[in-house]
Amino acid sequence: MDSSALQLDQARSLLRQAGVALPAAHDPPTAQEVQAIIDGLCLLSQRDALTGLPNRRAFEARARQELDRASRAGETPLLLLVDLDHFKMVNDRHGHAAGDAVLRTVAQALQRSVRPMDTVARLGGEEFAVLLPHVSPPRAAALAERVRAAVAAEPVTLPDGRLLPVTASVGGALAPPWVRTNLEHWLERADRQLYAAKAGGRNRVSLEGVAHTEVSAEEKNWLLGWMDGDGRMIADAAEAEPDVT
Ligand SMILES: Nc1nc2c(ncn2[C@@H]2O[C@H](COP(=O)(O)OP(=O)(O)OP(=O)(O)O)[C@@H](O)[C@H]2O)c(=O)[nH]1
Repeated sequence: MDSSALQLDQARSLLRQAGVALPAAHDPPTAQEVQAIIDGLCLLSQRDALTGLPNRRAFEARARQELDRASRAGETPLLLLVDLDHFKMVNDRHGHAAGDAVLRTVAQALQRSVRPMDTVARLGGEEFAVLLPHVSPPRAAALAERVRAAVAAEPVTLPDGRLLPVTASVGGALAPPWVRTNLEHWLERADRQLYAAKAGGRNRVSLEGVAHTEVSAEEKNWLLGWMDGDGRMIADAAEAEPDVT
């Protein structure tokens, strides 16, 4: 068997193990099967194997798109970093399988705590991210608190049947259109808040303060590119204005 056939077999078995349905195998493979294998591998490369959530790679791609979209639409997305508290102790006391069960339960609790349009991802280890595309800044603290509370409300059933309470610390930062940011900077800002939540005692939320939650219509036009440098309208703002709440 040549090495490409071997790799194809490995890809088939990887995908089958991951529960991805494939058409019947042929030798040589049909174009339809090759396409299904490529699609399946793309899917797997974006998914965290333990929790089934989007992994860091998928999250970063989504978050970059979201920053771009939100700044053009004049919307404010919220990024939350969620890090389990004292997770090393769970592994040390109850074993790695228990730790894995905790990560799976937390992943589900996080997903249930937000809307389907929001993204929950596992960035690695015991750290998750939640991306909420369109948030009214005054509501951000309540949303972050809901995410924190969802983790704390769900004790994990260990493989031996015992219940284990779990908490998480949450750090968050908004990306309003009037604050220029890129993903690296946004993650750094949220991470600083996560650090503050840990330092403040854990099982709590820390959100970066937003200097201005309101912009004037003139500033908004500027930011969305409807005025030129001399203050002349480039397009009809009234027609083009998105529905910003
Ligand atoms: N079971 C399991 N453990 C993991 C996995 N990934 C990372 N870990 C463990 O997560 C633990 C993280 O420990 P620390 O970084 O010290 O964090 P912590 O104990 O949660 O402490 P604080 O964050 O300060 O509250 C380590 O013990 C890692 O081995 C995984 O996929 N499964």
